[in-house]
Amino acid sequence: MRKALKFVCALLSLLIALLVVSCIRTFLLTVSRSAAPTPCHRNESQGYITSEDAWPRFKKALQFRTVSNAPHVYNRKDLQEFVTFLLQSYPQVFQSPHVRRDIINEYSLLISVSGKNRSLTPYLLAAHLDVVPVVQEEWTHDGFGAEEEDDGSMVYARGAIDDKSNVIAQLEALSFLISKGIQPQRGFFLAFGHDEEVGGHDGAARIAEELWKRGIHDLDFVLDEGLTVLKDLFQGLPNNIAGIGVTEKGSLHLNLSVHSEGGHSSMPPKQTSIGILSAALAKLEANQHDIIFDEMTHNFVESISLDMPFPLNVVTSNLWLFKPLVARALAKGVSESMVRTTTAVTMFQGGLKPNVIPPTAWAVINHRIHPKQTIAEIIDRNRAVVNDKRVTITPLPGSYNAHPVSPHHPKKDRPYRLIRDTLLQIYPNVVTAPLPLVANTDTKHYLSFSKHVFRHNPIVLDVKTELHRIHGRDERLSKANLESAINFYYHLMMNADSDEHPDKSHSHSSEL
Ligand SMILES: CCCCCCCC/C=C\CCCCCCCC(=O)NCC(=O)O
Ligand SMILES: [Zn+2]
Ligand SMILES: [Zn+2]
Repeated sequence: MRKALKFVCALLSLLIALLVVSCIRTFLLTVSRSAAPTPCHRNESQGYITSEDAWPRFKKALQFRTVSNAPHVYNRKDLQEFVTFLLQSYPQVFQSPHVRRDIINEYSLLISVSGKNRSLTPYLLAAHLDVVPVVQEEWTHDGFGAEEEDDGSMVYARGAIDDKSNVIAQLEALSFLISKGIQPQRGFFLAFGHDEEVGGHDGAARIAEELWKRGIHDLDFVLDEGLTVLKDLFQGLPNNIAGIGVTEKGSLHLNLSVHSEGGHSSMPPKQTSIGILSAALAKLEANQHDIIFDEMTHNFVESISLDMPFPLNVVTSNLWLFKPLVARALAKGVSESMVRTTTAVTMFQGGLKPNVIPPTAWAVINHRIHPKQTIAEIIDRNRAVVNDKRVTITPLPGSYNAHPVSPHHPKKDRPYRLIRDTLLQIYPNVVTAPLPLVANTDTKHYLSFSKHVFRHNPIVLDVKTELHRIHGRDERLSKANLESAINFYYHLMMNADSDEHPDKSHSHSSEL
Protein backbone atom coordinates (compact mmCIF):
# COMPACT_ATOMS: atom_id res chain seq x y z
CA MET A 1 0.00 0.00 0.00
CA ARG A 2 2.78 2.39 1.03
CA LYS A 3 4.68 1.54 -2.18
CA ALA A 4 1.58 2.24 -4.30
CA LEU A 5 1.10 5.58 -2.56
CA LYS A 6 4.73 6.49 -3.16
CA PHE A 7 4.36 5.59 -6.87
CA VAL A 8 1.22 7.74 -7.25
CA CYS A 9 2.92 10.67 -5.53
CA ALA A 10 5.97 10.31 -7.77
CA LEU A 11 3.75 10.17 -10.87
CA LEU A 12 1.81 13.25 -9.78
CA SER A 13 5.04 15.14 -9.10
CA LEU A 14 6.33 14.19 -12.55
CA LEU A 15 3.09 15.34 -14.21
CA ILE A 16 3.18 18.65 -12.35
CA ALA A 17 6.83 19.13 -13.29
CA LEU A 18 6.06 18.43 -16.96
CA LEU A 19 3.15 20.88 -16.92
CA VAL A 20 5.29 23.57 -15.30
CA VAL A 21 8.05 23.01 -17.88
CA SER A 22 5.45 23.21 -20.66
CA CYS A 23 4.03 26.48 -19.35
CA ILE A 24 7.49 28.02 -18.99
CA ARG A 25 8.40 26.88 -22.50
CA THR A 26 5.20 28.39 -23.93
CA PHE A 27 5.85 31.66 -22.11
CA LEU A 28 9.42 31.88 -23.44
CA LEU A 29 8.25 31.02 -26.97
CA THR A 30 5.58 33.71 -26.77
CA VAL A 31 7.83 36.51 -25.56
CA SER A 32 10.57 35.62 -28.02
CA ARG A 33 8.22 35.24 -30.99
CA SER A 34 9.50 37.32 -33.90
CA ALA A 35 7.02 39.65 -35.54
CA ALA A 36 5.31 38.18 -38.56
CA PRO A 37 7.33 38.98 -41.68
CA THR A 38 5.98 42.06 -43.41
CA PRO A 39 4.89 40.82 -46.79
CA CYS A 40 7.21 42.31 -49.32
CA HIS A 41 4.36 43.04 -51.67
CA ARG A 42 2.39 45.63 -49.76
CA ASN A 43 2.46 47.68 -52.88
CA GLU A 44 -0.82 49.56 -52.44
CA SER A 45 -0.19 51.54 -55.61
CA GLN A 46 -1.19 48.45 -57.59
CA GLY A 47 -4.83 49.55 -57.41
CA TYR A 48 -8.00 47.85 -56.29
CA ILE A 49 -10.86 46.35 -58.28
CA THR A 50 -14.46 46.39 -57.08
CA SER A 51 -16.82 43.57 -58.00
CA GLU A 52 -19.64 45.85 -59.18
CA ASP A 53 -19.01 45.16 -62.87
CA ALA A 54 -18.02 41.55 -62.32
CA TRP A 55 -21.07 40.60 -60.27
CA PRO A 56 -23.61 40.43 -63.16
CA ARG A 57 -21.10 38.51 -65.29
CA PHE A 58 -20.53 36.09 -62.41
CA LYS A 59 -24.26 35.59 -61.93
CA LYS A 60 -24.74 34.88 -65.66
CA ALA A 61 -21.82 32.39 -65.58
CA LEU A 62 -23.52 30.52 -62.75
CA GLN A 63 -26.67 29.97 -64.80
CA PHE A 64 -25.02 27.69 -67.35
CA ARG A 65 -25.76 24.08 -66.38
CA THR A 66 -22.25 22.83 -67.07
CA VAL A 67 -22.80 19.60 -65.13
CA SER A 68 -20.34 16.72 -65.33
CA ASN A 69 -21.86 13.32 -64.47
CA ALA A 70 -19.11 10.84 -65.39
CA PRO A 71 -15.92 10.76 -67.44
CA HIS A 72 -16.84 12.01 -70.96
CA VAL A 73 -20.46 12.54 -69.81
CA TYR A 74 -21.18 16.23 -69.41
CA ASN A 75 -23.54 18.94 -70.71
CA ARG A 76 -21.88 19.86 -74.00
CA LYS A 77 -24.53 22.42 -75.00
CA ASP A 78 -24.18 24.51 -71.84
CA LEU A 79 -20.39 24.20 -71.87
CA GLN A 80 -20.34 25.54 -75.42
CA GLU A 81 -22.68 28.40 -74.47
CA PHE A 82 -20.62 29.17 -71.35
CA VAL A 83 -17.38 29.44 -73.33
CA THR A 84 -19.10 31.64 -75.92
CA PHE A 85 -20.39 33.82 -73.09
CA LEU A 86 -16.87 34.20 -71.65
CA LEU A 87 -15.37 35.12 -75.02
CA GLN A 88 -18.10 37.72 -75.58
CA SER A 89 -17.93 39.16 -72.05
CA TYR A 90 -14.26 40.16 -72.12
CA PRO A 91 -13.70 41.73 -75.54
CA GLN A 92 -10.77 43.81 -74.23
CA VAL A 93 -9.00 40.64 -73.16
CA PHE A 94 -9.48 38.68 -76.35
CA GLN A 95 -8.73 41.66 -78.64
CA SER A 96 -5.43 42.38 -76.87
CA PRO A 97 -2.32 41.76 -79.02
CA HIS A 98 -0.72 40.08 -76.00
CA VAL A 99 -3.50 37.51 -75.56
CA ARG A 100 -4.08 34.31 -77.51
CA ARG A 101 -7.06 32.12 -76.82
CA ASP A 102 -7.54 28.52 -77.87
CA ILE A 103 -10.53 26.24 -77.51
CA ILE A 104 -9.09 22.88 -76.55
CA ASN A 105 -11.01 19.67 -77.28
CA GLU A 106 -14.18 21.65 -78.08
CA TYR A 107 -15.02 22.92 -74.56
CA SER A 108 -11.87 23.86 -72.61
CA LEU A 109 -10.32 27.31 -72.81
CA LEU A 110 -6.58 28.05 -72.83
CA ILE A 111 -5.69 31.75 -72.61
CA SER A 112 -2.03 32.61 -73.23
CA VAL A 113 -0.78 36.00 -72.07
CA SER A 114 2.64 36.84 -73.52
CA GLY A 115 5.12 38.61 -71.26
CA LYS A 116 7.54 41.40 -72.22
CA ASN A 117 10.49 39.47 -70.81
CA ARG A 118 10.61 36.18 -72.69
CA SER A 119 13.45 34.96 -70.48
CA LEU A 120 11.02 34.67 -67.56
CA THR A 121 9.40 31.24 -67.23
CA PRO A 122 5.59 31.55 -67.54
CA TYR A 123 3.21 30.33 -64.83
CA LEU A 124 -0.25 28.80 -65.08
CA LEU A 125 -3.48 29.64 -63.23
CA ALA A 126 -6.08 26.88 -63.48
CA ALA A 127 -9.82 26.80 -62.87
CA HIS A 128 -12.64 24.72 -64.25
CA LEU A 129 -15.87 25.36 -66.15
CA ASP A 130 -17.85 22.34 -65.03
CA VAL A 131 -19.80 21.69 -61.85
CA VAL A 132 -21.23 18.72 -59.99
CA PRO A 133 -24.98 17.97 -60.22
CA VAL A 134 -27.65 19.63 -58.08
CA VAL A 135 -30.17 17.66 -55.97
CA GLN A 136 -32.76 20.41 -56.35
CA GLU A 137 -35.15 19.14 -53.70
CA GLU A 138 -32.44 19.76 -51.09
CA TRP A 139 -31.87 23.38 -52.12
CA THR A 140 -33.82 26.41 -50.89
CA HIS A 141 -32.83 28.21 -54.11
CA ASP A 142 -32.79 27.25 -57.78
CA GLY A 143 -29.41 25.50 -58.18
CA PHE A 144 -28.75 27.37 -61.43
CA GLY A 145 -30.87 30.46 -60.78
CA ALA A 146 -28.06 32.61 -59.34
CA GLU A 147 -30.61 34.10 -56.93
CA GLU A 148 -29.34 36.79 -54.59
CA GLU A 149 -29.97 37.50 -50.95
CA ASP A 150 -32.22 40.57 -50.44
CA ASP A 151 -29.30 42.96 -49.96
CA GLY A 152 -27.51 41.57 -53.03
CA SER A 153 -24.51 40.55 -50.94
CA MET A 154 -24.68 36.82 -51.72
CA VAL A 155 -25.52 34.67 -54.74
CA TYR A 156 -26.73 31.07 -54.60
CA ALA A 157 -25.80 28.59 -57.35
CA ARG A 158 -23.82 25.45 -58.05
CA GLY A 159 -20.30 26.48 -58.96
CA ALA A 160 -20.36 29.66 -56.88
CA ILE A 161 -17.38 28.33 -54.88
CA ASP A 162 -16.31 25.35 -56.98
CA ASP A 163 -15.16 26.74 -59.35
CA LYS A 164 -16.76 29.47 -61.50
CA SER A 165 -15.70 32.17 -59.02
CA ASN A 166 -12.08 31.46 -59.99
CA VAL A 167 -12.88 31.44 -63.72
CA ILE A 168 -14.51 34.86 -63.47
CA ALA A 169 -12.01 36.29 -60.96
CA GLN A 170 -9.03 35.37 -63.13
CA LEU A 171 -10.65 36.86 -66.23
CA GLU A 172 -11.66 40.02 -64.37
CA ALA A 173 -8.10 40.44 -63.06
CA LEU A 174 -6.66 40.00 -66.56
CA SER A 175 -9.23 42.42 -67.97
CA PHE A 176 -8.26 45.04 -65.38
CA LEU A 177 -4.57 44.55 -66.16
CA ILE A 178 -5.21 45.09 -69.87
CA SER A 179 -7.52 48.07 -69.21
CA LYS A 180 -4.55 49.73 -67.43
CA GLY A 181 -2.44 49.14 -70.55
CA ILE A 182 -0.15 46.74 -68.69
CA GLN A 183 1.68 43.93 -70.45
CA PRO A 184 3.23 41.75 -67.73
CA GLN A 185 6.94 41.00 -67.72
CA ARG A 186 6.29 37.32 -67.00
CA GLY A 187 3.87 35.54 -69.33
CA PHE A 188 1.17 33.27 -67.97
CA PHE A 189 -1.67 30.94 -68.93
CA LEU A 190 -5.26 30.76 -67.75
CA ALA A 191 -6.27 27.12 -68.17
CA PHE A 192 -10.01 26.45 -67.85
CA GLY A 193 -10.73 22.72 -68.11
CA HIS A 194 -14.29 21.53 -68.77
CA ASP A 195 -14.39 18.21 -66.91
CA GLU A 196 -12.40 18.59 -63.68
CA GLU A 197 -15.15 17.03 -61.60
CA VAL A 198 -14.80 13.76 -63.50
CA GLY A 199 -11.02 13.62 -63.70
CA GLY A 200 -10.07 16.26 -66.25
CA HIS A 201 -9.15 13.67 -68.92
CA ASP A 202 -10.91 15.61 -71.72
CA GLY A 203 -10.07 19.09 -70.47
CA ALA A 204 -6.95 19.82 -68.42
CA ALA A 205 -5.21 16.71 -69.74
CA ARG A 206 -5.67 17.99 -73.30
CA ILE A 207 -4.58 21.51 -72.31
CA ALA A 208 -1.41 19.98 -70.92
CA GLU A 209 -0.88 18.11 -74.20
CA GLU A 210 -1.33 21.37 -76.13
CA LEU A 211 1.22 23.20 -73.97
CA TRP A 212 3.70 20.34 -74.39
CA LYS A 213 3.17 20.34 -78.16
CA ARG A 214 3.89 24.08 -78.22
CA GLY A 215 7.21 23.42 -76.52
CA ILE A 216 6.09 24.67 -73.11
CA HIS A 217 7.71 22.03 -70.90
CA ASP A 218 8.43 24.19 -67.90
CA LEU A 219 6.14 26.39 -65.80
CA ASP A 220 7.37 28.69 -63.05
CA PHE A 221 4.46 27.54 -60.90
CA VAL A 222 0.91 26.24 -61.17
CA LEU A 223 -1.95 27.55 -59.01
CA ASP A 224 -5.35 25.84 -59.06
CA GLU A 225 -8.42 25.75 -56.81
CA GLY A 226 -7.92 24.31 -53.37
CA LEU A 227 -7.87 25.13 -49.68
CA THR A 228 -9.53 28.42 -48.81
CA VAL A 229 -9.09 30.98 -46.08
CA LEU A 230 -10.74 29.11 -43.23
CA LYS A 231 -12.77 31.00 -40.63
CA ASP A 232 -13.20 29.47 -37.16
CA LEU A 233 -11.26 26.33 -37.99
CA PHE A 234 -10.54 25.84 -34.28
CA GLN A 235 -12.46 27.30 -31.36
CA GLY A 236 -10.56 30.14 -29.75
CA LEU A 237 -8.21 30.73 -32.67
CA PRO A 238 -8.37 34.49 -33.33
CA ASN A 239 -6.97 34.36 -36.87
CA ASN A 240 -8.31 32.84 -40.04
CA ILE A 241 -6.12 30.13 -41.56
CA ALA A 242 -5.14 30.51 -45.22
CA GLY A 243 -4.25 26.97 -46.21
CA ILE A 244 -1.97 26.71 -49.23
CA GLY A 245 -2.17 23.23 -50.70
CA VAL A 246 1.43 22.14 -51.28
CA THR A 247 0.33 18.61 -52.05
CA GLU A 248 -3.00 16.88 -52.47
CA LYS A 249 -4.21 13.54 -51.17
CA GLY A 250 -4.51 10.57 -53.45
CA SER A 251 -7.90 9.29 -54.55
CA LEU A 252 -9.08 5.67 -54.63
CA HIS A 253 -12.55 4.58 -55.76
CA LEU A 254 -13.24 1.01 -54.64
CA ASN A 255 -16.11 -1.17 -55.85
CA LEU A 256 -17.38 -3.65 -53.23
CA SER A 257 -19.75 -6.29 -54.62
CA VAL A 258 -21.55 -9.37 -53.35
CA HIS A 259 -23.13 -12.02 -55.59
CA SER A 260 -25.37 -14.66 -54.06
CA GLU A 261 -28.32 -16.93 -54.88
CA GLY A 262 -31.53 -15.08 -55.74
CA GLY A 263 -34.90 -16.62 -55.02
CA HIS A 264 -38.25 -16.03 -53.39
CA SER A 265 -38.19 -13.68 -50.42
CA SER A 266 -40.48 -16.03 -48.51
CA MET A 267 -37.55 -18.49 -48.18
CA PRO A 268 -34.62 -16.13 -47.41
CA PRO A 269 -31.00 -17.05 -46.55
CA LYS A 270 -29.55 -15.89 -43.19
CA GLN A 271 -28.00 -12.91 -45.03
CA THR A 272 -28.83 -11.58 -48.48
CA SER A 273 -26.20 -9.88 -50.67
CA ILE A 274 -27.45 -6.53 -49.35
CA GLY A 275 -26.99 -7.65 -45.75
CA ILE A 276 -23.51 -9.06 -46.38
CA LEU A 277 -22.40 -5.87 -48.16
CA SER A 278 -23.93 -3.61 -45.52
CA ALA A 279 -22.04 -5.45 -42.78
CA ALA A 280 -18.79 -5.02 -44.70
CA LEU A 281 -19.37 -1.30 -45.18
CA ALA A 282 -20.27 -0.89 -41.49
CA LYS A 283 -16.96 -2.54 -40.54
CA LEU A 284 -14.98 -0.14 -42.76
CA GLU A 285 -16.76 2.89 -41.31
CA ALA A 286 -16.22 1.62 -37.77
CA ASN A 287 -12.51 0.95 -38.39
CA GLN A 288 -11.18 4.16 -39.87
CA HIS A 289 -7.63 4.28 -41.23
CA ASP A 290 -4.87 5.28 -38.81
CA ILE A 291 -4.27 8.87 -37.72
CA ILE A 292 -1.02 10.17 -39.23
CA PHE A 293 0.62 13.13 -37.51
CA ASP A 294 3.33 13.94 -40.03
CA GLU A 295 5.87 16.78 -40.15
CA MET A 296 3.54 19.10 -42.10
CA THR A 297 0.82 18.66 -39.49
CA HIS A 298 3.36 19.12 -36.71
CA ASN A 299 4.62 22.37 -38.25
CA PHE A 300 1.07 23.58 -38.84
CA VAL A 301 0.00 23.01 -35.24
CA GLU A 302 3.12 24.73 -33.94
CA SER A 303 2.54 27.68 -36.32
CA ILE A 304 -0.85 28.44 -34.76
CA SER A 305 -0.11 27.33 -31.20
CA LEU A 306 0.93 30.66 -29.68
CA ASP A 307 -2.24 32.32 -31.02
CA MET A 308 -4.44 29.82 -29.22
CA PRO A 309 -5.97 30.73 -25.85
CA PHE A 310 -4.71 29.17 -22.60
CA PRO A 311 -4.44 26.20 -22.03
CA LEU A 312 -4.60 25.25 -25.74
CA ASN A 313 -1.49 27.34 -26.38
CA VAL A 314 0.44 25.28 -23.83
CA VAL A 315 -0.83 21.97 -25.23
CA THR A 316 -0.21 22.81 -28.90
CA SER A 317 3.18 24.43 -28.37
CA ASN A 318 4.48 21.41 -26.46
CA LEU A 319 3.93 18.59 -28.92
CA TRP A 320 6.93 16.75 -27.42
CA LEU A 321 4.53 16.03 -24.53
CA PHE A 322 1.01 16.44 -25.92
CA LYS A 323 1.26 15.10 -29.51
CA PRO A 324 -1.00 12.04 -28.91
CA LEU A 325 -3.64 14.31 -27.37
CA VAL A 326 -3.46 16.84 -30.20
CA ALA A 327 -3.53 14.06 -32.83
CA ARG A 328 -6.75 12.70 -31.37
CA ALA A 329 -8.27 16.19 -31.24
CA LEU A 330 -7.37 16.79 -34.90
CA ALA A 331 -9.09 13.53 -35.83
CA LYS A 332 -12.41 15.15 -34.99
CA GLY A 333 -14.32 17.52 -37.25
CA VAL A 334 -13.11 18.80 -40.58
CA SER A 335 -9.43 18.56 -39.64
CA GLU A 336 -9.80 14.76 -39.59
CA SER A 337 -9.49 14.87 -43.40
CA MET A 338 -5.95 16.19 -42.95
CA VAL A 339 -4.64 13.52 -40.59
CA ARG A 340 -5.93 10.27 -42.05
CA THR A 341 -7.01 8.49 -45.21
CA THR A 342 -10.74 9.18 -45.26
CA THR A 343 -13.45 6.63 -46.08
CA ALA A 344 -16.71 7.74 -47.71
CA VAL A 345 -19.34 5.25 -48.84
CA THR A 346 -20.74 7.24 -51.73
CA MET A 347 -22.81 4.80 -53.80
CA PHE A 348 -24.94 1.73 -52.97
CA GLN A 349 -27.15 -0.41 -55.19
CA GLY A 350 -28.98 -3.68 -54.68
CA GLY A 351 -32.33 -5.35 -54.95
CA LEU A 352 -34.87 -5.73 -57.71
CA LYS A 353 -38.30 -6.08 -56.07
CA PRO A 354 -39.68 -6.38 -52.51
CA ASN A 355 -40.36 -10.11 -52.91
CA VAL A 356 -37.10 -11.08 -54.68
CA ILE A 357 -33.88 -12.10 -52.89
CA PRO A 358 -31.26 -9.73 -54.40
CA PRO A 359 -28.70 -11.75 -56.39
CA THR A 360 -26.21 -8.85 -56.32
CA ALA A 361 -25.41 -5.73 -54.35
CA TRP A 362 -22.59 -3.28 -54.93
CA ALA A 363 -21.22 -0.10 -53.41
CA VAL A 364 -18.51 2.42 -54.12
CA ILE A 365 -16.19 3.79 -51.46
CA ASN A 366 -14.14 6.92 -52.07
CA HIS A 367 -10.89 7.05 -50.12
CA ARG A 368 -8.81 10.24 -50.11
CA ILE A 369 -5.35 8.85 -49.41
CA HIS A 370 -3.05 10.54 -46.91
CA PRO A 371 0.27 11.59 -48.52
CA LYS A 372 2.12 9.10 -46.30
CA GLN A 373 0.07 6.11 -47.53
CA THR A 374 -0.41 4.27 -50.84
CA ILE A 375 -3.29 2.73 -52.75
CA ALA A 376 -1.95 -0.78 -52.09
CA GLU A 377 -1.81 -0.20 -48.33
CA ILE A 378 -5.40 1.02 -48.24
CA ILE A 379 -6.74 -1.93 -50.24
CA ASP A 380 -4.82 -4.45 -48.10
CA ARG A 381 -6.14 -2.97 -44.87
CA ASN A 382 -9.70 -2.79 -46.20
CA ARG A 383 -9.56 -6.48 -47.08
CA ALA A 384 -8.29 -7.30 -43.59
CA VAL A 385 -11.05 -5.26 -41.94
CA VAL A 386 -13.86 -6.70 -44.11
CA ASN A 387 -12.45 -10.23 -43.73
CA ASP A 388 -15.30 -11.79 -45.75
CA LYS A 389 -14.56 -13.81 -48.88
CA ARG A 390 -18.11 -13.17 -50.14
CA VAL A 391 -17.24 -9.49 -50.63
CA THR A 392 -15.19 -8.69 -53.76
CA ILE A 393 -13.14 -5.50 -53.50
CA THR A 394 -12.03 -4.00 -56.83
CA PRO A 395 -10.20 -0.69 -57.44
CA LEU A 396 -11.91 1.39 -60.12
CA PRO A 397 -9.88 3.10 -62.86
CA GLY A 398 -8.69 6.66 -62.29
CA SER A 399 -7.17 6.16 -58.83
CA TYR A 400 -3.87 7.82 -57.96
CA ASN A 401 -1.51 8.34 -55.03
CA ALA A 402 -0.91 11.68 -53.32
CA HIS A 403 1.06 14.35 -55.23
CA PRO A 404 4.69 15.29 -54.54
CA VAL A 405 5.08 18.01 -51.90
CA SER A 406 5.91 21.37 -53.50
CA PRO A 407 8.80 23.35 -51.97
CA HIS A 408 7.29 25.73 -49.44
CA HIS A 409 10.00 27.43 -47.44
CA PRO A 410 8.86 31.07 -47.29
CA LYS A 411 12.42 32.35 -47.61
CA LYS A 412 13.96 29.88 -50.04
CA ASP A 413 11.02 29.08 -52.31
CA ARG A 414 9.98 32.09 -54.36
CA PRO A 415 6.73 30.71 -55.91
CA TYR A 416 5.39 29.70 -52.48
CA ARG A 417 6.42 33.07 -51.05
CA LEU A 418 4.75 34.86 -53.97
CA ILE A 419 1.41 33.18 -53.25
CA ARG A 420 1.77 33.60 -49.49
CA ASP A 421 2.64 37.30 -49.76
CA THR A 422 -0.15 37.99 -52.23
CA LEU A 423 -2.60 36.31 -49.86
CA LEU A 424 -1.32 38.53 -47.02
CA GLN A 425 -1.93 41.60 -49.20
CA ILE A 426 -5.60 40.63 -49.54
CA TYR A 427 -5.99 39.10 -46.07
CA PRO A 428 -3.39 40.84 -43.86
CA ASN A 429 -4.42 39.13 -40.62
CA VAL A 430 -4.49 35.48 -41.67
CA VAL A 431 -2.06 32.78 -40.70
CA THR A 432 -0.83 31.18 -43.91
CA ALA A 433 -0.06 27.48 -43.70
CA PRO A 434 1.34 24.90 -46.14
CA LEU A 435 -1.08 21.97 -45.94
CA PRO A 436 -2.26 18.97 -47.98
CA LEU A 437 -5.40 19.64 -50.01
CA VAL A 438 -7.91 17.02 -48.89
CA ALA A 439 -9.68 16.95 -52.27
CA ASN A 440 -8.36 16.66 -55.82
CA THR A 441 -7.84 19.07 -58.68
CA ASP A 442 -6.71 19.35 -62.30
CA THR A 443 -3.15 19.89 -61.03
CA LYS A 444 -2.67 16.11 -61.57
CA HIS A 445 -2.32 16.99 -65.26
CA TYR A 446 0.32 19.71 -64.74
CA LEU A 447 2.73 17.97 -62.34
CA SER A 448 5.29 17.35 -65.09
CA PHE A 449 5.59 21.09 -65.84
CA SER A 450 6.75 22.29 -62.42
CA LYS A 451 7.56 21.13 -58.92
CA HIS A 452 5.90 24.32 -57.64
CA VAL A 453 2.25 23.28 -57.73
CA PHE A 454 -0.22 24.90 -55.33
CA ARG A 455 -3.95 24.61 -54.59
CA HIS A 456 -5.69 27.63 -53.08
CA ASN A 457 -9.04 29.34 -53.53
CA PRO A 458 -8.64 32.98 -52.33
CA ILE A 459 -12.00 33.28 -50.55
CA VAL A 460 -12.99 33.15 -46.87
CA LEU A 461 -15.25 30.26 -45.88
CA ASP A 462 -16.65 29.72 -42.40
CA VAL A 463 -15.82 26.10 -41.62
CA LYS A 464 -19.15 25.41 -39.93
CA THR A 465 -21.56 27.23 -42.23
CA GLU A 466 -19.94 27.15 -45.67
CA LEU A 467 -17.69 24.11 -46.27
CA HIS A 468 -20.59 21.67 -46.49
CA ARG A 469 -22.00 23.67 -49.42
CA ILE A 470 -19.13 22.58 -51.68
CA HIS A 471 -20.74 19.75 -53.72
CA GLY A 472 -23.62 20.12 -51.26
CA ARG A 473 -26.85 22.12 -51.09
CA ASP A 474 -27.26 25.90 -51.36
CA GLU A 475 -23.71 26.58 -52.56
CA ARG A 476 -23.18 30.32 -52.47
CA LEU A 477 -20.60 33.11 -52.63
CA SER A 478 -20.59 36.63 -51.26
CA LYS A 479 -19.84 39.73 -53.30
CA ALA A 480 -16.96 40.47 -50.90
CA ASN A 481 -15.43 37.08 -51.60
CA LEU A 482 -15.63 37.56 -55.37
CA GLU A 483 -13.99 40.97 -54.98
CA SER A 484 -11.17 39.51 -52.86
CA ALA A 485 -10.60 36.75 -55.40
CA ILE A 486 -10.37 39.21 -58.29
CA ASN A 487 -7.87 41.34 -56.38
CA PHE A 488 -5.85 38.30 -55.31
CA TYR A 489 -5.33 37.25 -58.94
CA TYR A 490 -4.65 40.82 -60.07
CA HIS A 491 -2.02 41.33 -57.36
CA LEU A 492 -0.55 37.91 -58.15
CA MET A 493 -0.16 38.87 -61.81
CA MET A 494 1.59 42.08 -60.71
CA ASN A 495 3.67 40.44 -57.98
CA ALA A 496 4.84 37.69 -60.33
CA ASP A 497 6.72 40.49 -62.12
CA SER A 498 8.14 42.05 -59.00
CA ASP A 499 11.90 42.09 -58.60
CA GLU A 500 11.32 40.79 -55.08
CA HIS A 501 10.72 37.54 -56.83
CA PRO A 502 13.62 37.18 -59.27
CA ASP A 503 13.14 34.44 -61.77
CA LYS A 504 14.52 31.08 -60.67
CA SER A 505 17.17 31.29 -63.41
CA HIS A 506 19.02 33.63 -61.07
CA SER A 507 17.33 32.58 -57.89
CA HIS A 508 18.78 33.52 -54.53
CA SER A 509 17.29 33.34 -51.09
CA SER A 510 16.30 36.82 -50.04
CA GLU A 511 15.76 37.64 -46.39
CA LEU A 512 12.25 38.97 -45.79
C1 LIG B 1 -6.13 21.78 -40.23
C2 LIG B 1 -6.59 22.07 -41.61
C3 LIG B 1 -7.79 21.25 -41.94
C4 LIG B 1 -8.24 21.46 -43.34
C5 LIG B 1 -9.57 20.84 -43.47
C6 LIG B 1 -10.08 20.85 -44.87
C7 LIG B 1 -10.57 22.21 -45.30
C8 LIG B 1 -11.07 22.11 -46.71
C9 LIG B 1 -11.21 23.48 -47.30
C10 LIG B 1 -11.51 23.62 -48.54
C11 LIG B 1 -11.68 22.43 -49.42
C12 LIG B 1 -12.22 22.87 -50.74
C13 LIG B 1 -11.96 21.85 -51.78
C14 LIG B 1 -12.14 22.54 -53.10
C15 LIG B 1 -11.53 21.77 -54.21
C16 LIG B 1 -12.42 20.65 -54.60
C17 LIG B 1 -12.26 20.37 -56.06
C18 LIG B 1 -13.04 19.13 -56.39
O1 LIG B 1 -14.21 19.04 -56.06
N1 LIG B 1 -12.36 18.18 -57.00
C19 LIG B 1 -12.98 16.93 -57.31
C20 LIG B 1 -12.79 15.95 -56.18
O2 LIG B 1 -12.01 16.20 -55.24
O3 LIG B 1 -13.46 14.90 -56.21
ZN1 LIG C 1 -13.43 22.26 -58.31
ZN1 LIG D 1 -15.67 20.07 -57.07
